[in-house]
Amino acid sequence: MPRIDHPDRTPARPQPQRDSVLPELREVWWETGVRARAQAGLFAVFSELPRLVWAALVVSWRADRLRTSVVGVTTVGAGVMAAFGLLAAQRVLVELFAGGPTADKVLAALPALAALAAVTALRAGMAAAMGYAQNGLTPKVDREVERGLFEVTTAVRLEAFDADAFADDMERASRGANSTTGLVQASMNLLAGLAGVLAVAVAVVVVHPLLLLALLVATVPNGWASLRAGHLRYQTYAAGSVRRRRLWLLHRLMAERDSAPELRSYGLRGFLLDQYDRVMAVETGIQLALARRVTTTTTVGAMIGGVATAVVYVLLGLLLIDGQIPLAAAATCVIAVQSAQRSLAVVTFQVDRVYTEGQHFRDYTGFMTRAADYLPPHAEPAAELPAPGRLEGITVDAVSLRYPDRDTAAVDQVSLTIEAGQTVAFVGENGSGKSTLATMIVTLRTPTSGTIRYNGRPAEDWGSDALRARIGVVTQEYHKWPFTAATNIAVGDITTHAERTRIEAAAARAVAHDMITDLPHGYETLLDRTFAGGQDLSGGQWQRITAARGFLRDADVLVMDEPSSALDPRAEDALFQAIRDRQGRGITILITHRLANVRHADRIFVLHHGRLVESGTHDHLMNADGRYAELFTLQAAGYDTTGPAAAVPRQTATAGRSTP
Ligand SMILES: Nc1ncnc2c1ncn2[C@@H]1O[C@H](COP(=O)(O)OP(=O)(O)OP(=O)(O)O)[C@@H](O)[C@H]1O
Repeated sequence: MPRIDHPDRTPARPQPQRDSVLPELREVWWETGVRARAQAGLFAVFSELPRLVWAALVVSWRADRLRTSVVGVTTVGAGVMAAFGLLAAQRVLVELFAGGPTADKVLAALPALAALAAVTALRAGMAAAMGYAQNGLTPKVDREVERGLFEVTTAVRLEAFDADAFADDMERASRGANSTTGLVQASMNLLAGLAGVLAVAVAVVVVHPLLLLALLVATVPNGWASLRAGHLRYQTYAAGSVRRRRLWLLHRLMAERDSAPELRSYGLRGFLLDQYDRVMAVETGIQLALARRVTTTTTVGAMIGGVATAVVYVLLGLLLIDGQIPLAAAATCVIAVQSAQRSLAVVTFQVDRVYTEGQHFRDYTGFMTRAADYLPPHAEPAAELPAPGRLEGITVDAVSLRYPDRDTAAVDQVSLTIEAGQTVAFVGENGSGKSTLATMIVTLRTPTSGTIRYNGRPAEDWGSDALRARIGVVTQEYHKWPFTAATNIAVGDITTHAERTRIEAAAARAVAHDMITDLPHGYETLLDRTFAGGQDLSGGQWQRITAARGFLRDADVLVMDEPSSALDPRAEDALFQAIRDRQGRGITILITHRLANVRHADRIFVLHHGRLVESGTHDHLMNADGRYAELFTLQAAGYDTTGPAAAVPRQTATAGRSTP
């Protein structure tokens, strides 16, 4: 077994390979934690229960105090009624077994019978009230927990998503959020079951203390067997998380739209089905082994329980013959044993559920605690910070950013200034740090070191919402929102509830208007194929929609990261015309590999391995004959029709040169 230092904190390190049959089923960091908990033994189950039940009650209380109180009162009430019921039953038996004519015996038993009926009715009424309150609690608890999760996942800094462990953590947290209702219900049922067992115990002690011992002997073996079986099931579940993850992945690969074209064109069907068969072969073997162990455990429990019950009955018979206990007490004991066995079955089942659901719930609470580290630094409401006026200038001062688990900085000590009305371009080879620098400028990421100033002050000094409202972003990895075309553009400025004319104007600037009006329902066409009537768009059409998003907010600063990579030449030309129209009015930051489009930029910043190596206008940089000139000439050669000689690229690159 791998060594576990801090099960919940251990970062994503490859664990020693355990499963030689399926090398792809590698354990991830959190699975070691789950495994450790599962293997902690049956004692751990019990020691953890009170905390889990308490946590469930706290969540339930926060979600709905009234219903939680009703469940609490009825749980205790039902337990008390169960005890009274048994005592009333015993009274009835005492009267019936008394000496004298039968009619008199029945008459004497009538009050006890009436009490028994009343108690039974009350108990049923309480059970109904408890069920009703519990059902009403479910959606409230779901909402309380899920909303809390979404509040955190939508607020954490983007950096959180760079950490593998965080993404895994988040996935398990949403599974854990779904378990909360189960935990709350199981906890309440467990309390009800315990109240039932306790009631029986109290009742039999009142009748005859010796009966308590008989009760224990008859019920404990079965209870132990069910608990052990539940624990075995949880152990198997925990140990199987890698397989489940793999199956889930294979399910997505074989049944979802995204992978369908490549699956067919590369003929991956057999390959994936084979992977599925391999995982399932292991899974089936494990489930069969589990079934064997569970059956053995429950059978042994049932056998011991049966023998113990028989011993109890023999003992009762001997005590009766000996005159040690009255016949009514013996009969009550028989009823009590059966009642206790029923309650104990409930208890053991619910213990198993509380433990299993509780483990998932722990994932949720653990995530909520850890996620706090990723929340934005300002605890005070953003409203208290001043809103910046129109953004007239951005100063990037010795800014660096290093992604987690990377040896080198993606952006390394970059300093630059962007003035009001300027259109600037970030250019450089793949991975040179252009997008990373842009995400810091738009405040999506925080620099590891250095400062970015907006109108002379760092981002932390401005209200973050107000600052972001002045910045528009069209990212390279845009999202296809599963909404209508109009809403897909409106998300660019969702807080202002943009009216249709503004949406259409933005679409027109992004060369998207005609394309949208050609859709079956125009702007109201749903852009999601998974819903009836939904449509999908081509890559270039999606890119026009996302560019429109950027234009919708007439932002002081507009960042466009590769806005034209999928556009046809005509659309590209029109888009860059629209971008040029901003020149002199607002700041535009352009990231593109199509260098012909940055010729008009007021300033071009050339990045290489995260460093700013050149900057200047197109003419300056061409004259400097450095890296920009090399890239530009290389690209231009592709369009040169005068012959191969004209297209020979330069062999050397000049780095580190900067011109004014
Ligand atoms: N989320 C991330 N986690 C870890 N490393 C990242 C992440 N995003 C980018 N990187 C790394 O940071 C470096 C800079 O990436 P960036 O996306 O900023 O480059 P780019 O210049 O925009 O590239 P391209 O022209 O391909 O879009 C690359 O080495 C990349 O692998």
